[in-house]
Amino acid sequence: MNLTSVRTVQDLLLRYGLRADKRFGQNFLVEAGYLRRIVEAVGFRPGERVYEVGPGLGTLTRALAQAGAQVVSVEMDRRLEALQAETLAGLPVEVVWADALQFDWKALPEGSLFAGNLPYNIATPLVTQLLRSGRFRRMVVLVQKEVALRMTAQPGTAEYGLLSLRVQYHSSAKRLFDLPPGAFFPPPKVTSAVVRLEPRPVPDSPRLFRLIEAAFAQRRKTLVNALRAGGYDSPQVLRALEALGLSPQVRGEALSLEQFQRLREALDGPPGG
Ligand SMILES: C[S@@+](CC[C@H](N)C(=O)[O-])C[C@H]1O[C@@H](n2cnc3c(N)ncnc32)[C@H](O)[C@@H]1O
Repeated sequence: MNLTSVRTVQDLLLRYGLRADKRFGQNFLVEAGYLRRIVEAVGFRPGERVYEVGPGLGTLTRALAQAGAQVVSVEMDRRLEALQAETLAGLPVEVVWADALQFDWKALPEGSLFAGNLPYNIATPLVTQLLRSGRFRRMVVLVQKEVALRMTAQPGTAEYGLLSLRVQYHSSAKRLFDLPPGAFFPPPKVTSAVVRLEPRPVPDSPRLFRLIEAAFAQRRKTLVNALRAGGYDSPQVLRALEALGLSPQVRGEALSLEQFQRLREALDGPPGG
């Protein structure tokens, strides 16, 4: 069965009385070339386990399994159960019927692999959870291009913010390639992109991210004013900025990850937490 054929996908949906459901971000990949490139980017060894979110009709799931992975895939839309019984028959795939945002990612072995054509409405919180779990050595995610740009943005750009810093803190990330709307059925309104993340084994830092969240909660304010609104003591922030050689007028979007880390240390004492 060729799930990268629009005819096959339309026929399957018809046979099972289903429609792609927007609430679940169901845009199915129907371009074999992109599918192959995603599988290659995951870079698993034969027989190695790959975790996936959102198998949908089973397109990426099948491609991973046929290339030699053992796939564990988390899907929320139970309407797809009978259809997947057909498309994934005989393959080394386990489907977990659950909301990926409620799944216990921390329970996985360290050094795990992840791949997913992510539902657009959960991409940011899910990538954040996957990174915070500390369990992955490589993650390949297909997201809206706008999200991919935020994931890989540098200071001083419009896309730079909490997600960029979250991704940078935990991993090195690369936008590998873009996909036009026509690579999916039904086609979404926007361009998509594949990002590869290679996490480092660093502990989460809630105090650092509390600071970064406050810094970006009101983007157009100066950092001092944004942090005051977030409950930080302004004279202390001003002293810390001076010690870091930063202007009292600086905005959060100008600070690098390292500068945020140094600011956190100046405000909260030594690293940790
Ligand atoms: C963009 S489709 C990808 C389908 C397929 N992997 C492909 O590449 O064609 C996203 C999939 O994620 C599922 N999904 C949406 N929200 C979810 C959630 N919170 N947890 C798990 N799966 C979810 C949808 O039902 C859908 O199957």
